[in-house]
Amino acid sequence: MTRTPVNVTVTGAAGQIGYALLFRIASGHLLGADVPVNLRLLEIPQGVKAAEGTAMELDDCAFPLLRDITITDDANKAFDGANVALLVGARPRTAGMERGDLLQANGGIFGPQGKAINDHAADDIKVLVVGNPANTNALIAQRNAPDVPADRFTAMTRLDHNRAVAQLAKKLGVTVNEVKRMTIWGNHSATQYPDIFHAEVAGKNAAAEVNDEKWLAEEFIPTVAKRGAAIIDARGASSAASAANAAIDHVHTWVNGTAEGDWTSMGIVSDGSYGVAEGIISSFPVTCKDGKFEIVQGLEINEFSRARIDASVGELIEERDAVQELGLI
Ligand SMILES: NC(=O)C1=CN([C@@H]2O[C@H](COP(=O)(O)OP(=O)(O)OC[C@H]3O[C@@H](n4cnc5c(N)ncnc54)[C@H](O)[C@@H]3O)[C@@H](O)[C@H]2O)C=CC1
Ligand SMILES: O=C([O-])CC(=O)C(=O)O
Repeated sequence: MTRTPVNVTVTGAAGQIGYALLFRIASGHLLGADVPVNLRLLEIPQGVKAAEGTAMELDDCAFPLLRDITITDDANKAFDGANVALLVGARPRTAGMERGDLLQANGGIFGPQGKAINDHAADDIKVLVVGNPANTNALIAQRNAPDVPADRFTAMTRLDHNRAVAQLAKKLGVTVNEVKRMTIWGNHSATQYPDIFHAEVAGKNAAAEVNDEKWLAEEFIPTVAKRGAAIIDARGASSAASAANAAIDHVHTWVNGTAEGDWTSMGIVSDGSYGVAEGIISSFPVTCKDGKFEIVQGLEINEFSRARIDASVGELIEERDAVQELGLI
């Protein structure tokens, strides 16, 4: 194995998603079974000791691909030479807390981290923001990194995508690998729109196979969109293993590509496609190839979908305006 190790920075490394994520990165699930990694763990000072404990466990796994672990509370050091950055550390939503309340609490974290990425990351940096509100946190980071191409900043809607695939497969009594071309539009929030009108199940149109608009509007969409809150209610803590799994999927697909004939969902800087306001970070259907993504073009958007996409995009515009007023972008 002669490859140069890839530097992977993880913020919030001592948190619950961090604990579910780091072992999978170190064992090769993020980038591939032949890609060695250096881990750079960023925590707040109070989190450093717990991160050190996790690092001890990582050592104890004797992962052949794990070359080096750095633990720090200094963002400039954590992002120095970073090729992949997973921005997980944030203030998680707790029961009853609205997403809007999180903007102020998280805004101060993602500006300085964006600047540290701008000043210190490697030229090929790829950033995934997981910490909520993920789309707007990603926007804050991206706007604070003017020297980094905007398309290197993404927000995670892959968990929503995977949830939608699983719910649709259950409804139709098929396995998840028979579901293709699922799309999540908009914000990683309760307004997100999981769209099955272009999805395929065993090669057939999913919406036609379901043929039940009441189920779509009253069960499928709310179940997917409010799954995060349902998990918090049931577990007393937010999704961790499934969120870590989605982060792995997101980066793996970005780096290694989507399968022929399929696509995935990623929160990316809008170029105005599908009438989504330019510049906000919104989820789109994308294909990935050679480490780059492209929005799937030419999909017909029916009235049902249009109203829901517009509602979620409207929320993202409000969030953008709010962080603009706070001087965060
Ligand atoms: N986009 C998505 O689909 C999902 C997003 N999330 C979000 O992911 C985030 C993390 O969730 P958990 O790991 O469960 O939370 P957690 O509270 O267990 O861990 C967060 C960690 O981040 C650290 N942290 C806080 N500020 C930091 C900073 N400035 N720099 C570095 N580290 C910092 C904390 O010390 C803590 O260890 C939350 O915002 C949560 O809402 C969770 C599930 C899905
Ligand atoms: O709201 C949260 O903290 C958890 C979350 O994003 C999700 O599970 O989708």
